[in-house]
Amino acid sequence: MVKTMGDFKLTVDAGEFTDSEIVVLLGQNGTGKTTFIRLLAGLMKADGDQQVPALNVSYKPQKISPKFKGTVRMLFIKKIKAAFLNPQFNTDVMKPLNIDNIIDQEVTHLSGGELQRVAIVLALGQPADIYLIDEPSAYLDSEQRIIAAKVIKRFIVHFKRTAFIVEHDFIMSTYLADRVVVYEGIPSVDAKANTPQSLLTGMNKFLASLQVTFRRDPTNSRPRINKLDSQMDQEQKLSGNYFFIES
Ligand SMILES: Nc1ncnc2c1ncn2[C@@H]1O[C@H](COP(=O)(O)OP(=O)(O)OP(=O)(O)O)[C@@H](O)[C@H]1O
Repeated sequence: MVKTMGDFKLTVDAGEFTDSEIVVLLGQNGTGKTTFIRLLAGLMKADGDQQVPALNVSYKPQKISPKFKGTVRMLFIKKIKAAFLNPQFNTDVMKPLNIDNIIDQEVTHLSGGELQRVAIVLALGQPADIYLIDEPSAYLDSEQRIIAAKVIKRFIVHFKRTAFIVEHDFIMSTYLADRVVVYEGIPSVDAKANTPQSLLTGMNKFLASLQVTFRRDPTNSRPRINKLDSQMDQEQKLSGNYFFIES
């Protein structure tokens, strides 16, 4: 499938996905991740005959503009009443995202991080087969990012749904991803979305394109970037292990 927008051309390789799966889109800025999400959401059409099949999706855009006049509670009742009143949804999604402390605030007065939490709740609260979540970690602090990642993962697995997520935070994307789509090519000009790959293969490909290697921090197991040209960096590059997951 191909999509041209102005001077930018995105080619998408065919691929398959399944339920209870999170596919993270990995690529540099301007390689077409948001464009692909919008194609999946049915918000734009591809060039020519090859199109995305009609999908039942819920979409959290990258840019959130609060226009709603009223409180967060009023917004949830208007948009996601069933989920808002569902005790399971409350326990699994709203409580961990600490919505309680902003529920009676005016939507237009929310901070960036508060708005992001509300946007995640809105996206997950809408019934759909596929959840398209563009940059859930933007404006969230490191603690909130981990909580948001856990909430999204648990929701997708529990309800046997599929998610496509654009995420620039490396720790968050490694935690979320069952598989990854790697974007290659020249940003803003000509890029390609590969077919979904395993986390390990995809991360290796992505990090090789950036010439960056990672190791596991032995104390907290989080991925840590290796110093450029350090012994580990050189060894890992030689063996092709830009990213590694120990069993
Ligand atoms: N309406 C448009 N008309 C022309 N070009 C556009 C339009 N929207 C986006 N583009 C271009 O398409 C390219 C891909 O944009 P896109 O937002 O999909 O990238 P991205 O990988 O999501 O980037 P980022 O990581 O920065 O969010 C960019 O070069 C952008 O300038």
